Amino acid sequence: MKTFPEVLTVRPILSAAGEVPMPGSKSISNRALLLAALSSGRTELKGILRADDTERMMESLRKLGVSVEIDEGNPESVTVEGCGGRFPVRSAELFLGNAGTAARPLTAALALAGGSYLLDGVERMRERPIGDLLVALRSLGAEIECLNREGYFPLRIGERRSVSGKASCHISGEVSSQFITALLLSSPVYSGPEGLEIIVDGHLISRPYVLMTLKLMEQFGVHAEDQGDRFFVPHAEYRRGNPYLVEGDASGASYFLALGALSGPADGPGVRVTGVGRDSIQGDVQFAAFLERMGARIAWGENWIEARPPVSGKLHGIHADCTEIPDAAMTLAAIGLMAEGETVLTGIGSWRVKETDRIAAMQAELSKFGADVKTGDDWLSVTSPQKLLPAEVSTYKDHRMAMSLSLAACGGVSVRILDPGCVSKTFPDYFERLAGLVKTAPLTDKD
Ligand SMILES: O=C(O)C1=C[C@@H](OP(=O)(O)O)[C@@H](O)[C@H](O)C1
Ligand SMILES: C=C(OP(=O)(O)O)C(=O)O
Repeated sequence: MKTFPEVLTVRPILSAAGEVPMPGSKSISNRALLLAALSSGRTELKGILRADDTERMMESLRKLGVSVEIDEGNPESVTVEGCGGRFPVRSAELFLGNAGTAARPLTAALALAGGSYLLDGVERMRERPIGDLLVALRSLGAEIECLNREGYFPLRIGERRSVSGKASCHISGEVSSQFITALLLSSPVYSGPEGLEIIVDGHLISRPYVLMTLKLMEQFGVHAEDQGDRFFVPHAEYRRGNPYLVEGDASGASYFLALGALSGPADGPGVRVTGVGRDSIQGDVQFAAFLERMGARIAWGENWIEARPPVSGKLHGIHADCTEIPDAAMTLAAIGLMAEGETVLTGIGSWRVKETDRIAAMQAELSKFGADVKTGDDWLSVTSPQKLLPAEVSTYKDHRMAMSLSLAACGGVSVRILDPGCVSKTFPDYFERLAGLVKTAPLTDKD
């Protein structure tokens, strides 16, 4: 396991340039792992992210009796023996850490498969709501008991009752799109012969993640019909003939694109991220378009994205509806420290129930740099100060707090990051990749 210091200082960044490959997408990796497990036959997965969130999924699948073999010479290559939805182990205790993309989809799969399972996670996972998903699963006959508090982890799953003639369910789309993803992924395998209609109540947040789910299902041989506020999933078998290649992580790419847009030289080559590009199935590639609205110069290729600063040298604040890019939106908040004027993010209510209350955490930490930060239930505004102050920042066990706040070093200040190891959730070697692209201010007597 990789070790981290208690505090990591990112020195003032003077310039940034170069090309950086992205590790596999967390969202695609965990979907592909589960789909491979639910498939009939063997699937080879390539480019799988190796980080805490995907370890939790692989470890859980193994405890369920699924063979998940890592190629020792190439740890991003993983071969999974599918069980067609019939997990060999019918009684197990799973620890899901704080991985939403493992916890929610596995809850649905196991509740619909039925058995005797106990699911738990870290303390924060016990505070992240899952009630809407449980209501939908129970309506389909699942037996789920919440051991501490209704609607939250830890859960005990029992045998599923058969509910005759039940081919539809309702689910709220307002708290997390992962609930809908969870139902979609399991539906082909566990529905009755007539399939399942999933009706979304209320506004569906983070929709691109649901579209990503539909794409992956398709890539594993099952077509579900998308009618906007409802989905029709046939009863069908997942099967993947050829190896599946996971794209680079678009949310992780947002930090490096921001780096390219915030750090000169203006006539330099900028920063290019590879492994993810124009043809991506990840909604977070849209971050590049937001960056462009802030004045950055962006170029796209099939498998890469590049960012350079504006000709004027300085980005400007924008009003951004972030309902579709909740994760990359945190990068926009950090950019707000250095963009001229005010940066306003709306549609970020879901930040309150992620790794930490990200609205409160961002307000506290961005303020340390001297910015004026205002917040409401589902929005945040940052007005950049005349001159940034150096700061020591807390990270709240939230990988995105660490990664996005490291960018403040582009504003000519040192950033002391507490518990930098929290990046292990999705991007263990983030700081090494950052260091490989930047020139920083030399140490002085004051350091
Ligand atoms: O389905 C996914 O892979 C994800 C969906 C999003 O969550 P919400 O739907 O809860 O916003 C996102 O924040 C998370 O990091 C990954
Ligand atoms: C919200 C996130 O993670 P999770 O998949 O645990 O919801 C995230 O990665 O920003």
